[in-house]
Amino acid sequence: MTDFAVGQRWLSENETELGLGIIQDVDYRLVTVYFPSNEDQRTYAKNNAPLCRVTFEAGDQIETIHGDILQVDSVQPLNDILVYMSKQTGNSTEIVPIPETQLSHHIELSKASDRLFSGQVDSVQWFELRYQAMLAKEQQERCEIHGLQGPRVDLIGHQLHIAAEVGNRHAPRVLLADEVGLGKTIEAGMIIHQQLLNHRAHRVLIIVPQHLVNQWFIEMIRRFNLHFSIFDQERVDSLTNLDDIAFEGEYDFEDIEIENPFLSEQLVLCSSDFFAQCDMKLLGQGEWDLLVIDEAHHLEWHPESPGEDYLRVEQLSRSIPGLLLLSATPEQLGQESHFARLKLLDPDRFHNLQSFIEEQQAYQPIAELVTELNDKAVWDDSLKAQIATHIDDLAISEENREDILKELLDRNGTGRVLYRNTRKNIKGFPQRKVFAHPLASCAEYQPDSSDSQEATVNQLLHPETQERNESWTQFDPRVEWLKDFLKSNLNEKILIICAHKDTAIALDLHCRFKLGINCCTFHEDMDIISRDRAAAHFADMEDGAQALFCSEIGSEGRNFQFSHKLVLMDLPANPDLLEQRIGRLDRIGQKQDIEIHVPYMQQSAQEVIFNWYHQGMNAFEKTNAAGNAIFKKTQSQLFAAIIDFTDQTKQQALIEQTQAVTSDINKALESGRDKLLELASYNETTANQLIERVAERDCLTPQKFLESCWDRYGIQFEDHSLKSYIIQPGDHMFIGMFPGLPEDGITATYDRQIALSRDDMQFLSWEHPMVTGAIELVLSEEKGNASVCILKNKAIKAGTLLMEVLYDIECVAPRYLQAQRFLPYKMFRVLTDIKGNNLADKVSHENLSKQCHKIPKNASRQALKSESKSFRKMLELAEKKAQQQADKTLDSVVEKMQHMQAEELNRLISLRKKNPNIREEEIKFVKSQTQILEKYLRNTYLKLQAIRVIVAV
Ligand SMILES: Nc1ncnc2c1ncn2[C@@H]1O[C@H](COP(=O)(O)OP(=O)(O)OP(=O)(O)O)[C@@H](O)[C@H]1O
Repeated sequence: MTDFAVGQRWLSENETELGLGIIQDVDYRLVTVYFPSNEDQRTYAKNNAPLCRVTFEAGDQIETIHGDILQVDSVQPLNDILVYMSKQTGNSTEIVPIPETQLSHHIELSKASDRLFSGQVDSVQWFELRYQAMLAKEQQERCEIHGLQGPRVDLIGHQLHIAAEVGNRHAPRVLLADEVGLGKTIEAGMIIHQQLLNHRAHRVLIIVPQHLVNQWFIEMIRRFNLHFSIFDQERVDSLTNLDDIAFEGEYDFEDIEIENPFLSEQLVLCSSDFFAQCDMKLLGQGEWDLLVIDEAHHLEWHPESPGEDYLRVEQLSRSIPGLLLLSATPEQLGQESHFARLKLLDPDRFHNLQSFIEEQQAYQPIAELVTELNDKAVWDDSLKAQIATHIDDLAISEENREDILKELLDRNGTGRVLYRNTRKNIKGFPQRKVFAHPLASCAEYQPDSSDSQEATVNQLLHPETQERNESWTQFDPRVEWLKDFLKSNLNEKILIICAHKDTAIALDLHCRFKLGINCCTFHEDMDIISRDRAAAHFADMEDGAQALFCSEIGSEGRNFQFSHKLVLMDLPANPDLLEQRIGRLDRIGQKQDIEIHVPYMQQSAQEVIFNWYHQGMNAFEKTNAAGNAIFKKTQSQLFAAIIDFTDQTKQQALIEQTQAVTSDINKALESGRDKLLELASYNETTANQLIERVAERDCLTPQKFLESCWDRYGIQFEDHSLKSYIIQPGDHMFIGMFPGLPEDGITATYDRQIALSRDDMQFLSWEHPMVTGAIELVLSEEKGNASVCILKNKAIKAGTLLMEVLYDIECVAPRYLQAQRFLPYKMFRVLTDIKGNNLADKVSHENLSKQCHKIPKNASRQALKSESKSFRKMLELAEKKAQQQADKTLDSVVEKMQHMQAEELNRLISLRKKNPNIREEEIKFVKSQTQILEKYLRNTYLKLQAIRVIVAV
């Protein structure tokens, strides 16, 4: 039994937050302790009081009740209490006696060594959990595919390739331009997810068209566990309006500074409408790390008149390190706007419109060179000489193949900033089939003569817009055709797109009320809730609408791949818009071939444009990367043929010319720009390797780790169905909240395929917030950082002492440096004997643990007390070993950092030869950043995380 004496300092094992207690009273059965920091008193039975004695030794630091910090020189007993003969820290030699009663009442015994030597030890299970948490953190942060496993998505090669290329970059600035429906949102989500998990970004702002806000919001939660907050003017007002804030007493409102409302959340999603009129100063001060803009083709730019939206994005993106632009049709507004968006991303590389245009035309030789480099295992001298004309800062040899290819694509193409995958490169997409429905022409439509050619063309293509009311539905032959079509496809979901909202509304009303068809509309004047409701009604497979009438706006970004029948009531003049329309159905997840039905009136403008698309460029059945360029080259003939729609000769000439232009442009793209893009955007071998690696990690589920956490923290879990579980807070949980676990629990699975088919289940991967949160929880607590056990192994002499010590290093540096990209979390394990031999490599943690057994607390304290000197020495020796390992790691980390910074510097220097706008300061900045990074990396300290004392018996 322990001897208590009045005046001694003891700590409550279960309530360490009470601070250091003083024994007040001891009788033959009870002991009373007063805890001054809480002014609280506790009485315990003497024989099993959950108390542990706190003593210090020579060399330890102590704090007095007056806040003085001293170092213990020697310890002298005075009756039953201890007096610490101590000196002031620093160079002082004066020794002062500090009786233990004078020690500070607040004590922090969270350090593993403090807890160990004061006998605050935990069970081996807690130590084990701590080890597993450290191991998991290290494995994740050091895993090359960190951030790619967690998203609840199918493993699709081209998406993984882009996400892996971009997601790990420091301040990525790219344009994601995959063809419609290939998963740009998913790619952006994966990049954001990686950036957040790797601590490259903390604050993200996403701007999307109003009608996509909810879709993005849901997609980010459902697929990435990312909870964005939707900001609109109302929200900003409520956060800044003084009327909404309750004040007590008198205030001078002039003096009150309201915090920037955008700083109230880390992840913010807003609409482009809100962005167009919000306070740019506040938004710009939002300290964002990453800005994402969906449907970025709307950012218009001309040398003399840049668009308002473009200017706003330009202003905002100057102060944000990362920028992701998304657009399936980046050239929809022409080459100038396309160039301007590239300039937003990388002004050093894209600085002059004219030279960009010239470069675009000269991509063919580069594309040929890159293909040759790729294909040839050994490069001959002439090939090397060719490479050298483009690259002068890398050794031209096959060993540097990857770097050389990257640099060539970056400096001569758009390799680093633009990614575009097309259906041509990706297998497994369904076929598209067009069905023409020529109808009798309609005498009722009488086009007015318009002022401009464009207005006339519009009138002719959409004659119903000339009518004052909906009477056109009575005579337009397309409406009669639609009635028959819907009636003969009663069990199908049919998406119907037309250019104007009034057309969509009139058709919907007609079909609903006159024909009794279950249908709904979707257009730009509906509020977001009504739009979502309409989309959901259409998606409902049981009682939902058979048809959805969409205006053009409905054809951006929305997912309707559950339908495979598309009706185009009219056709847009721009091929990119046509592709956007078809892309609603032709998306990942489409299981059937797609039918595109086009009703049009014969001998009308509608017939001309149908033939232009179909015969001229085959735009219905194949996606056409050159659509915009073809439009530009044939626009005047097209408009003339539309206006003179009865002139067959003009039409024939238009088709022939369009075919010739299409073939020329496609050939040029195939061998030039598109070839370069293809090479930069997708590599089947690396994509397949990525798929394999993620799939491998999927097999190593966090189940064992999570279950031991749940056991330790009192969380209940039970089977739900095959490979799925119900997880709930338990009745005896001893923490307020478990990360990622709401009060009413969750249903979850470790299986990706089950998670993909069951939206109601969470996908528990190593990157799920419950798992990452549990790892942080375990590491943030002191539990498990000190432990004692016995070792049973016949080969080891009884009485042998071992100590397993776990350290980690993490670099603490200003956020903008992102030093963690060079030094992710690392654990160091030392297993030392009394002589300081490190046995860690010979005896793994797992093997050792199998032979370790628990020991009663009293016995462990006894062992700690009797061998205290040996253990202190062993800890010192262990630290030396760990420090040697840490120094080695830091050397290689600094070397890697210098290499990467040098690459960045070389790139800038090489670009400066072409771009005089690159300033000397930019170059100096990279150099000074390298020095600052080195300083912080070198100043990274080893941290003691856990100690296990092992006594052989
Ligand atoms: N890896 C994936 N796993 C599961 N579903 C996916 C995956 N990639 C894409 N999808 C689904 O395919 C559809 C199209 O994806 P997404 O919306 O990201 O395409 P997009 O290229 O952004 O389309 P748009 O050009 O229309 O904006 C969505 O329904 C999305 O959920």
